[in-house]
Amino acid sequence: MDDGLLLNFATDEPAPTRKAKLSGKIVGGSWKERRKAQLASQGRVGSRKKTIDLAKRLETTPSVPTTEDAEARKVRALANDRKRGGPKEFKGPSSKQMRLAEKNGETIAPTDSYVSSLFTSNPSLTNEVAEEAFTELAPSNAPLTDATTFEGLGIEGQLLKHLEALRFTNPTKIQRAVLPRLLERETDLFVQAQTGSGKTLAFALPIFQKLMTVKDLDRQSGVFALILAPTRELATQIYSVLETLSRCCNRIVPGIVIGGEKKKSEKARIRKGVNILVATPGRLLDHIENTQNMDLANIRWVVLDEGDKLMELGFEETITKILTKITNTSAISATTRIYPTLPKQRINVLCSATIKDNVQKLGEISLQDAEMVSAALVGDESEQISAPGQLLQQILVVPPKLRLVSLGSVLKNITRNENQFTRTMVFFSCSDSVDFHFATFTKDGKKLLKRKIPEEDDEKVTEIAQGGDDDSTALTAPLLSENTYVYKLHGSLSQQVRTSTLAAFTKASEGKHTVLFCTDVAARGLDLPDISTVIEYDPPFAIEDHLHRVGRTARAGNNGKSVLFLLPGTEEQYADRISSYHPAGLQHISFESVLVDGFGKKWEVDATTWHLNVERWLLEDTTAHDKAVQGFTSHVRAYATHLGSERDVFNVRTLHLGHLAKAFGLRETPKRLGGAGLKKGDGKGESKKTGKEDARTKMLRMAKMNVKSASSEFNFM
Ligand SMILES: Nc1ncnc2c1ncn2[C@@H]1O[C@H](COP(=O)(O)OP(=O)(O)OP(=O)(O)O)[C@@H](O)[C@H]1O
Repeated sequence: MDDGLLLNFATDEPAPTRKAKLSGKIVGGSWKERRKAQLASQGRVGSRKKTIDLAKRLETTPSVPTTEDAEARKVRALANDRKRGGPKEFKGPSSKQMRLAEKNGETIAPTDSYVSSLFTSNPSLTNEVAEEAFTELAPSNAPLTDATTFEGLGIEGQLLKHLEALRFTNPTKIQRAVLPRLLERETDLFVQAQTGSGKTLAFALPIFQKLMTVKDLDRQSGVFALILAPTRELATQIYSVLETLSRCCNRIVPGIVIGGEKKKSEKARIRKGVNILVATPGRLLDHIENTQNMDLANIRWVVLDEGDKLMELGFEETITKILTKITNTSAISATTRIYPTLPKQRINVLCSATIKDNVQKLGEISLQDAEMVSAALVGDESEQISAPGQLLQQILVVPPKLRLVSLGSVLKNITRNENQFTRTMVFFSCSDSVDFHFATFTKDGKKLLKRKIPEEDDEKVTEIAQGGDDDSTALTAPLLSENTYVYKLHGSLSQQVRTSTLAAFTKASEGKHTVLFCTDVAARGLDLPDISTVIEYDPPFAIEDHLHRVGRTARAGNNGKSVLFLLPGTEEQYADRISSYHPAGLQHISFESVLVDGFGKKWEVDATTWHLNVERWLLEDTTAHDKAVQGFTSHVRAYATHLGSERDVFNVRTLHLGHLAKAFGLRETPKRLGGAGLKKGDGKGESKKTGKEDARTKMLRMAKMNVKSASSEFNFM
């Protein structure tokens, strides 16, 4: 593929004619390569350019082209381009060629002689869109400004005072709808509401309010409420809200079991006693089946948060088992006299952004005569859950080759201001892509200082080092600014690292810009403070995922902006798909204007230099090169997991792999695309089946296999 770089060899030696035989003995390389070079040197196969590349690699002593010849070649190429309707590019030596040359002690042309062709042969945009289609709307998830108060909704005493102290003065719409229903009517609820609208307090406040009425209740009284969440991060988030609430009544003890830490310490926590338990389903079932003292007889409330994700991750069977166990061991009727103020039957609450088939099924499993508390019920016009009204949603259509520089440009622009500091999240489709982009943006970055963060049970304080050289999950980003720290988060990191990274990102002090590179593991439920921008660098796998990702900003009435990167062509239609979910409309921005914002007046030159530096680094650093290959490969495989119903928009077959590879700093499409073929860290990625299958076919085969195995790695964890 000729999508790489313009190669300008400038030497004094005479140029060979097309059929000129290459002189010199061919040594080095495999027999196939020597044979190819020999045939090529006789003008029997391949192009003249290939001949020269091969000859150079294999220690021949060929004549090399002069500058004049290179110029003539350029003119010829341009003439051909005009015939074909676009400029043709020459590519420089491949990374493999560079490595082979290095191994053989050769020098291929100095890197400075490359001129990138980042801005040529790019596809044009198919949709002509108006730049401005956004109308600013009032915040839709903000606390109410009418006369509604928490007190009026049934919150009283210490809890009410505590809320005031925490500066929660007015409830949100969803809280106004949920609180009285849980406090007075004791009915099962299906709750559907916008991101950042305060659902956690909506279900947590009634539980606390009721438990606080039981005088003798303490941690030994048993578990009264169970909250299930699909991810450890979300469970931790809910737990921290419960912890904050429990400060006004410390005899009510929240606890958490989510795995990722020693089961022994979780068991010890359960043994000590917990009244409100937050858990991920798998780990909880494990404890139910294997931990003594797991007393579920008193459970009065079961909350299933992010129901659609619980089902998507395949927790149906696990949840069914948990609920069956709770029902079978329930002693509610026997303890009603002891706890007269608590519900006389179990109350179940299912929160979900959508009411898709699988959520309805979860509703059938978990709810009885449930009342629906939906967007419509809380005063919105349609039943469809939308993004917050105040969110500024931008659409950025970028040709594949320009994706990396465009991301760099958006981030440069965000992190430029030295007076106003920002917190940004960037979503990628898979862990490997997060790793590559983190490595790229933090190249030569400095480590964060060690910081103390409280452990989950808040009893110990542990010193967490922010990674070693290869394991760092937070570094400065010299490619952006010295004042910018980039963090990474994905499901392939250990739970301890995930927890400490999130804590560090959340608590990062004033005076620096922070950027979190993450997978969808951070899309749901996380209430990270003051996220000003969410960037969807890779498109979401479903519209709900999009709403959850962008919902990390514009929370509780605050402003926020999100940028969705799309490729020219079929992906551009995705803007139409999501437009009805954005009541304020979409703002289309051009990649040229983004590049001007990030790189300034000489944007083409500076963006090219910026990108060339990445490419050169990958040529020099085998580990980084492997990360790029791995990131690219996983990215394409993840792309193939887009829903069948969205195949017309996100079809892996329409991807221009070579151009996409360029956005991973690679000068050519990696040839060995199978996961098995690429041994991490060996720099070779040698496949046993070399040569037979072309790169594209193999990529598509791997992608197909990936779809079949329905791996969750690329979607979520
Ligand atoms: N009544 C309120 N007044 C002010 N802020 C509130 C109020 N209720 C909740 N919040 C704040 O709003 C933010 C979002 O709340 P929460 O995390 O519960 O949202 P959510 O609806 O669960 O969102 P998501 O669907 O994204 O998980 C939190 O920072 C929370 O402290």
